[in-house]
Amino acid sequence: MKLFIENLPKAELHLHIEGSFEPSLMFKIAERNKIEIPFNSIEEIEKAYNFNCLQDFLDIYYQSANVLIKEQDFYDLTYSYLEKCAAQNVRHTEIMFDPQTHTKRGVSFKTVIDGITKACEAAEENIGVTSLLIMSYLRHLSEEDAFKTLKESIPFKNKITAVGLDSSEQGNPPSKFKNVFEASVNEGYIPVAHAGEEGPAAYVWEAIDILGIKRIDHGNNCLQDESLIKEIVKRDMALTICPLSNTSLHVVDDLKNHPLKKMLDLGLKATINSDDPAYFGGQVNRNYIEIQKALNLSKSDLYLLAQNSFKYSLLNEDKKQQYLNELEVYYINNK
Ligand SMILES: Nc1ncnc2[nH]cnc12
Ligand SMILES: [Zn+2]
Repeated sequence: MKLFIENLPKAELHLHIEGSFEPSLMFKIAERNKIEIPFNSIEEIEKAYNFNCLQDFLDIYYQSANVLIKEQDFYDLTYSYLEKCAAQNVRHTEIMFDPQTHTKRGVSFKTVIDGITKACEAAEENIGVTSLLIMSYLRHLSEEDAFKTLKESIPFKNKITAVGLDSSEQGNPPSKFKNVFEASVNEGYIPVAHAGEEGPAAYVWEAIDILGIKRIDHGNNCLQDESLIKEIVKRDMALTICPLSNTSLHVVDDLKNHPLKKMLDLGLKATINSDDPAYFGGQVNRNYIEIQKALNLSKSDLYLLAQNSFKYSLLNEDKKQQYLNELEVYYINNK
């Protein structure tokens, strides 16, 4: 099964580039930028990655991002993640980035986006991984701040496909960002949002009805509301599920109790993703491997999850079909 998963062509639809920042690269970049970090070794960092909830994790995640200053830093961060994609048969990835985490510290929007996009272009050319970008607004900040970010993004609009909403969910409902999402859609960005990770089903309703999102990041708590489940199935919207993130942040107590299989049985279009792989104990293949073991998923379940990853990507229909054909050939030859 492990080999089947490792060779399975797949897409990753929920990945924060700042969450792919491995401790070894963090030390390297901190040293070259002459920035002090509050850790002496990789082991010390890994010990600190013991979270009780989302906010615990976010506090460390934002602190680590402080060492990213130059375009080269964003390039190295992104290229290093894309190399891991190639090694895992992740053929396509949709990368979230948090501009406000960097612009708040005086790093320009241009520095961030240029570093990331140059890495994406080089990776497509050199190692054949396709990617697109999701600019995510930080929901613990104001809508006005998000508007500032939207404005800064306009000169780089052709490099960004979608807008997202992330950071501290509780107390920051999607409705807080109604106007900036409307303006973002008017600029041509596709709306997605984190909803129902720690927040209630009501936040998922708001994300789909008020923000008009096309895909739900996490969405676990939709299971609290039967009419919401029906609505998501009816609208044919995918959920980007992140198993190891869910156990690391205690959204789910044990992978054996993860609702992924239940979601598939209910007709929800689930996909498997890593969220913040450097912090949650595994890249996307580790997420597939661990959830397969915990829930005893069959090869046909895994095939469905990989199909969903391409089908509900933001790629154009031709490219989607090309990947789905490649996946089908793999499944027929390896089932
Ligand atoms: N799992 C997550 N939830 C909300 N915001 C995030 N930012 C990075 N990872 C996140
Ligand atoms: Zn996330």
